[in-house]
Amino acid sequence: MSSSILSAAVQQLAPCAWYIVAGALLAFVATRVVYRRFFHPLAKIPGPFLASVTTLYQAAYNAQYYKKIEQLHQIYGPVVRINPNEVHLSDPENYDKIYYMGTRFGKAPEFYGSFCIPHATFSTPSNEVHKGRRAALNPMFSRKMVLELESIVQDKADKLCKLMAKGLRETKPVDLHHAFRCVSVDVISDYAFDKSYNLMDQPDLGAHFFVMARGIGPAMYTFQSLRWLQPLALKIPPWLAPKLSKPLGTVFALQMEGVNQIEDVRSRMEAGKLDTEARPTIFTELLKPENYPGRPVPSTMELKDECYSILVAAADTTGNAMTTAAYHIMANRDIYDKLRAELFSAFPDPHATLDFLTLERLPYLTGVIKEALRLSFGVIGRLPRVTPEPGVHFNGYYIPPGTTIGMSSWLMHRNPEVFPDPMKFSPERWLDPADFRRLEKHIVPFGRGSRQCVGMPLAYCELYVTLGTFFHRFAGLEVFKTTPHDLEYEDFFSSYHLAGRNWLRAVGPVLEKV
Ligand code: HEM
Repeated sequence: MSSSILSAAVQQLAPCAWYIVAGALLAFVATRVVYRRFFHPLAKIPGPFLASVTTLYQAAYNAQYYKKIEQLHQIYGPVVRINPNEVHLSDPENYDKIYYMGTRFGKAPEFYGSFCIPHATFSTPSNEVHKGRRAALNPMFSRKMVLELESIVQDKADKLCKLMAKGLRETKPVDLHHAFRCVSVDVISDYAFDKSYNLMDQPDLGAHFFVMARGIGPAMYTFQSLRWLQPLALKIPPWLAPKLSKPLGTVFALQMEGVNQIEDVRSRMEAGKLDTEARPTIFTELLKPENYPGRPVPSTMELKDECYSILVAAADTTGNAMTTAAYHIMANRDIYDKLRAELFSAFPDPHATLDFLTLERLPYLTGVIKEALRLSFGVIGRLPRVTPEPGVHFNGYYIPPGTTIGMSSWLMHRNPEVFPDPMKFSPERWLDPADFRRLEKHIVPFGRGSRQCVGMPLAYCELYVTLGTFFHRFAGLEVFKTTPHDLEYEDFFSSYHLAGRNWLRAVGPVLEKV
């Protein structure tokens, strides 16, 4: 009797309870929308209504948001609210006011946190903590160290040439898109662990590694839009993660990659199998107790984040710059001829080993590399920072402290007032020394200031030695079925060519001797 009264009461109450819950939710959402649009400290910053009230606006554009942001600037001007708590700037004069040495703008935690690597130098929000972590990395990436280890790069460039020559002999188009990425990963893995991944030796040119690196992108965007999901997702057992979500599985796979590599270096050091004096590597240095006076050596779980960020930071950025350069050289006879004439005037022997110090003094090759960096963009999307106290003024708008603010190379590098006909690959625009100095101020492929890319000296060495060696060896190469349309990017922080487009491939005449 009493249970039937109870169930009848529940049945009567249930619809009512649902109305209450739905009503409360609606009121919460409505209050939030009204607050964010009309009473939020950024309420006066122009921008689309939806972007001002929800991060789902960004989620709708995802990897193409960087292009949408450009349209928003055309509509709303140089200062645009692109997320409820985020502002984007387009005026190039503002770049050095955010990204400078000793900057007070820290990295935005909600953006960099989405990479799931809290212990990496790259994603550290606090500039103070970053300073210590960066100090440990700097010596391995100094120009001096890069020059000492230049032979690693020359070795990989030579392998690339052998791969190209084999393709020509077999009359098969050679997949330069992956081959250039292999150069970068094979160099950095050698540099990091004294054990190159040798992806260039694999028949698929390490496609699995690049698929893995690309797989992180969707996870990053999901965690940015649905922040509450990240801590829950990271608690999922690693064996279950790939079954539930491919991107999440990728995050775990890259983390395991880091753990395995660091454990391997640690055990080789303990077994005395690594001569860390004769041949220092990034992780032998990061594991040496003498580099942490009065502090414990970081654990494998902490260092795995550094490993993950270094492998991913090096692969696509450098690969994209080489692909961009090679495409435009092969697609433009005039550029190809001028480049080879300059290379042969510096290195008349067709089988010479090309050294970085000579190569970096060649003006035309330097113009080619600057254009490659400009039109591959480095990191194509924004680099979000947190506005410090007491806030700042940009183009007449007050940006309160705590606001996320950012700028992008996509806009900087295509500014027609600085780079007329901006999508034209023109090494010539860099040839006059006065023009060079003026343009140099406006390209930012490596970012600027305290958080500028630590790998920049190595990246330059790779670009000069690989592109110099490759085009010194090969005349008459042609692009195979790739068009500028194929070189467009989506922004997963690293820039990726769109799925389904043609990779850069090359064909050409057989070489007698390589
Ligand atoms: C053409 C090649 C490269 C480009 C265009 C490039 C671009 C960039 C950019 C724009 C940043 C700043 C990111 C930010 O502010 O959030 C960065 C940071 C970083 N890059 Fe690179 N990168 C390149 C090559 C490399 C290489 C070869 C490495 C090798 C390890 C590397 C390692 C890093 C690391 C560790 C950071 C974080 C630095 C810090 O926060 O102190 N990069 N890179």
